[in-house]
Amino acid sequence: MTSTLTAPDPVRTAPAEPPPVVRVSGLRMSYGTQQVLRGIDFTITQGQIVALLGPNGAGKSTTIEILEGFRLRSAGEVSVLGVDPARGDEAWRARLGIVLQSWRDHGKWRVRELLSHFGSFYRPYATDGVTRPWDVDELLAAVGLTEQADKPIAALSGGQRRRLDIAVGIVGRPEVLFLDEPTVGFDPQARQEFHELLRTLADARMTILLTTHDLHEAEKLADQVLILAGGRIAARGTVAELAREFGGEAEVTWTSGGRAHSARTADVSAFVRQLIQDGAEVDDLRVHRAGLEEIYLSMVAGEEAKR
Ligand SMILES: Nc1ncnc2c1ncn2[C@@H]1O[C@H](COP(=O)(O)OP(=O)(O)OP(=O)(O)O)[C@@H](O)[C@H]1O
Repeated sequence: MTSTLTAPDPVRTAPAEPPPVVRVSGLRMSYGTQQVLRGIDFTITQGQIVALLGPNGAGKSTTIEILEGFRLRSAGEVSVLGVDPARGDEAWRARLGIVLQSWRDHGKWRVRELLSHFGSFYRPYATDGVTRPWDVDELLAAVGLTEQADKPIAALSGGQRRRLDIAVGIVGRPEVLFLDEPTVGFDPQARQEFHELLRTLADARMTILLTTHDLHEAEKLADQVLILAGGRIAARGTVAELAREFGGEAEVTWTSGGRAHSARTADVSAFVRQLIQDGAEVDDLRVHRAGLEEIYLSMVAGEEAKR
């Protein structure tokens, strides 16, 4: 009997890498004679949370505004969801979420009314795969504003207002969400809840780019950190990668036979393996690597010294 099975076509069956959601290549931006971005490159894949860090005036907001299509770049290639933001239409814009500053002008609107109102703009952009807008009650629950649903916006606390800003940003169920310094003014609990919300959204495949000055936030949240300094991406990677690349040697401390020891090493695993193999009775072993804050401060100081 001849088999009807044929060898799989390697081209058709190879799992396709999804294209990046954001792709930036050679991006330059000048305001008059001031060059703010001097050629930056990065990509963001679906479901990633990326934190853009950098000192005041580094060009973080400029970069985000170019990606949102609000600002025209001077040069370079940019694509968001496969579209050049300079040519994005309404259907493209409906797939983006943007978290702006508070809706202070709408103080008399009630929370539910405001979300229903903004949500209605997204109805024409629903697809078979994406229900738009987000159901208001579900959205209120997701951002923790169920109890405030019928309150006027003017009666919300600062933290509740910020959650509403986020709800407005995601009411259209965006595929990519941009947030410019989203947690300014949050208390620790609001910040913690906000981080959990962003994680939930990213787990549901939403792609998130945020700017922040809060290094702990970036360390906790970001799958990828981009440090913008001197008009360039001075460093990029996961926090662990940055620590390995720029953090220098790790310090290992331990106690053995009641005595404290410490050593510096570039390869912690090999060091600890050797220590155990040498028969040391090791207690209270700790490894300290430079955290993002130390790396960031030394990167930025280095970039500024070059200018
Ligand atoms: N519309 C504009 N016209 C002229 N210069 C501008 C304009 N917008 C921003 N700049 C300048 O470009 C530089 C980068 O600004 P941008 O707001 O992008 O930085 P940032 O990294 O977001 O800063 P911050 O952390 O202070 O928010 C700054 O020197 C700023 O003064």
